[in-house]
Amino acid sequence: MSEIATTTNPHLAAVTPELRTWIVEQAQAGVSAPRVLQAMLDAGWCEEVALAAMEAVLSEHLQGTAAAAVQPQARSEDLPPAVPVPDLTLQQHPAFLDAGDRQVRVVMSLQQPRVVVLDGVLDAQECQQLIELAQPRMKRSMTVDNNSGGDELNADRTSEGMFFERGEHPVVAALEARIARLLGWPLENGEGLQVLRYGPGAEYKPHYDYFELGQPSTATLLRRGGQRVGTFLVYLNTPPEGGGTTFPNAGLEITAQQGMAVFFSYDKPHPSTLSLHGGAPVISGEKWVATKWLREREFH
Ligand SMILES: O=C(O)CCC(=O)C(=O)O
Ligand SMILES: [Fe+2]
Repeated sequence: MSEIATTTNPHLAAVTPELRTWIVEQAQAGVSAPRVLQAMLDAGWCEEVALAAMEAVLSEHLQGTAAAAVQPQARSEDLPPAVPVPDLTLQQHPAFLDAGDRQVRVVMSLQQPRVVVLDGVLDAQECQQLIELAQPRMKRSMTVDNNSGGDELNADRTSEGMFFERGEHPVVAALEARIARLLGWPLENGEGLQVLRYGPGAEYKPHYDYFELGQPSTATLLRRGGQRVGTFLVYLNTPPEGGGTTFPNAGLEITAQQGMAVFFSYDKPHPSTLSLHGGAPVISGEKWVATKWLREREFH
């Protein structure tokens, strides 16, 4: 067996079950290896790693061992088309960005997946205010049920949450205006701000924020403003241990720190965006975070 087909190959640590499934599905749908490789290169994989991943996944699959890991999914030969996404103005590599009523510090920026970390998006007082406004309204978090489009309890998401209406309170409106300004994306395209609280042990297992195509609920969800194309998370406190935001396909973990924010975008509802992310378990203390999901069009 060639060396790259072994699971100890460090390149393969980055191959998640979703990517594995996708590679196998492309092969099953008759997509040629060069086209699969090109899609991975377009998604930002380096050629050597992409080739190693493809060869290992496909040889494992041919041996029959990957079959059980393949989830039934809509098969399509082509990726969904890329759409415009919000982004920050970082062409001049600025140290700070103008958020309208304050300057925020640019901490780091990654192209693929597109992830930008900012500091100073909210001050400590604003964070505290959001927590206090949200606290009495917290309920066990739900996720969207793919069949009905309604809410469902989800064991992968052990946080509590609530939603503000857009502009519901001056501190909510101030944050929404900063996000719209930073991202150059209409405020109206934002869903209502969500606040989440995670206690010790609580987490949000890795997931995608976009709506998966081909699910019964998707058409209903898309009618309210199109796809989700970006996520802007602001940490409202600093958990002493744990509670970072992880991007397993990028080997990246953002530490949760009060007032800092992580923005990420996904130009198509597809794992090749590498936008798989999760809220890591809180180890001690608690974690409070505010999430703004951004749609393609006005959210209503
Ligand atoms: O809590 C986190 O760090 C992640 C939250 C998240 O993924 C979401 O709200 O969609
Ligand atoms: Fe998420």
